Amino acid sequence: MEVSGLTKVFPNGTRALAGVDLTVEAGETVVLLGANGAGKSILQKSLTRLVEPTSGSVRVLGTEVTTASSGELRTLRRRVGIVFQRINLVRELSVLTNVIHGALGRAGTPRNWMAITARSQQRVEAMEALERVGLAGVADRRAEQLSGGHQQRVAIARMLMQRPEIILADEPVAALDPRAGRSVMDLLWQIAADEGMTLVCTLHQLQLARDYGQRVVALRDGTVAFDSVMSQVPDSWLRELYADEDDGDVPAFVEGLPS
Ligand SMILES: Nc1ncnc2c1ncn2[C@@H]1O[C@H](COP(=O)(O)OP(=O)(O)OP(=O)(O)O)[C@@H](O)[C@H]1O
Repeated sequence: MEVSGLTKVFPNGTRALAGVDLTVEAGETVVLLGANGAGKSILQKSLTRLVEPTSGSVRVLGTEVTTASSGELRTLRRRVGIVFQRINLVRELSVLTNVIHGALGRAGTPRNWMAITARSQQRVEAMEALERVGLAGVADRRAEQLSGGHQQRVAIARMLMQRPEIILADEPVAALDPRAGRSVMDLLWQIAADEGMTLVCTLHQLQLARDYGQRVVALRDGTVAFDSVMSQVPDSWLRELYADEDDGDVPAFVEGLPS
């Protein structure tokens, strides 16, 4: 991924990105840090043009995203798996059916969707994806019956059905308790390592960033504040990243920063 001079100004005048330059090599794992409103989500969304950049260029998997046609964008989006904080499974459907839905992007037109969900090959693939996330045993349960951590694992299995080459995770563990969060992080990192996938993951928990973030990219006010190996980032940089401009206080949600 190559991002160069990327800016995003919303019609109301908010400058969400103010000239971001960032290169992520294939197979690299990157943790994105930054306070609320720093531009992390908008940057991630710009990578597949879910947000229309104001200026600058974005190149992902060989596609010039900023000038891509709608067909090129569709193809690119199929190659990029996204994991959200909000786990949007279809609650009343089975775990297996939810996972099979991950293949719909490969089906083309909605007319082919029924065929996709009925095809036994997709069911086998979905069971394999569920095995991958350790949940083959609950394939027949309704999604709503699972815990939040397990629902996020199902969402990851669904994303795997896309056969992505890049994973973008936007605070994937923010809604989970610490143990479930860690196990989802382990899973994401393991999948990325096994498949040689590129992984860009937004986090607010600094301890997780320390444990998983070989490379961390920090955003402040829509620009890259630092891009470094986490073990070499001094606490003072982190405090500066999150501190309130007026009183210097670091908000309570920033866990893992010594006072
Ligand atoms: N549709 C929109 N219209 C106007 N401003 C927006 C819009 N979407 C986002 N913004 C603003 O853009 C800035 C960057 O938002 P973004 O969601 O990328 O922040 P973030 O770093 O992901 O924050 P958080 O940690 O809270 O998720 C914020 O000031 C936000 O209010």
